[in-house]
Amino acid sequence: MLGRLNHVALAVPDLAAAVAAYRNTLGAEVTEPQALPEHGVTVVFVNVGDTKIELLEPLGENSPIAAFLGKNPSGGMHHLCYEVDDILAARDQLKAAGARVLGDGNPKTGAHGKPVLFLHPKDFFGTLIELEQS
Ligand SMILES: C[C@@H](C(=O)O)C(=O)SCCNC(=O)CCNC(=O)[C@H](O)C(C)(C)COP(=O)(O)OP(=O)(O)OC[C@H]1O[C@@H](n2cnc3c(N)ncnc32)[C@H](O)[C@@H]1OP(=O)(O)O
Ligand SMILES: [Co+2]
Repeated sequence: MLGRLNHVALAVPDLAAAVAAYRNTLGAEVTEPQALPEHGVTVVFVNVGDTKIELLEPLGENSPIAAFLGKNPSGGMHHLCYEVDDILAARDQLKAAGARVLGDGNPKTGAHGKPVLFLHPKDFFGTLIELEQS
């Protein structure tokens, strides 16, 4: 089911500071910030060759990363995103295996304009998993 690692996401308290650190201190290629109100985050991608780092800052009142940043005020690794060929088939297979699909179970359009879903971190050894249709 799992394809390549699309991105590793870091939740950060200050996106501008994180962009400066990646662009200037680490010398990475960084995209422009993209506000995604439906996801409650503003995102930037850092190009690191075979995969990407996604920097996430909370957006709006009910951001799903707010509680995480409350527990990790200086930021931290938030999720891994794997590509799948068929996200609905993957969802149904995972649900049948007992994994908890977050939200209403229907994919949303993610940062790359493709359908995404999230799986509960407690079902995967403390790691939140995002699936993105490739
Ligand atoms: C744009 C898109 C894209 O790339 O295309 C994105 O990535 S959007 C990225 C942002 N969107 C999302 O994350 C959507 C899916 N996420 C969610 O639905 C939520 O964040 C949950 C994962 C359900 C967590 O919700 P919330 O923080 O309100 O719950 P909570 O604080 O009660 O947490 C329940 C337990 O899970 C743990 N927990 C929470 N977030 C975690 C994370 N990221 N990694 C590992 N563990 C985590 C908490 O510490 C707690 O454990 P203890 O009970 O042991 O203390
Ligand atoms: Co993501």
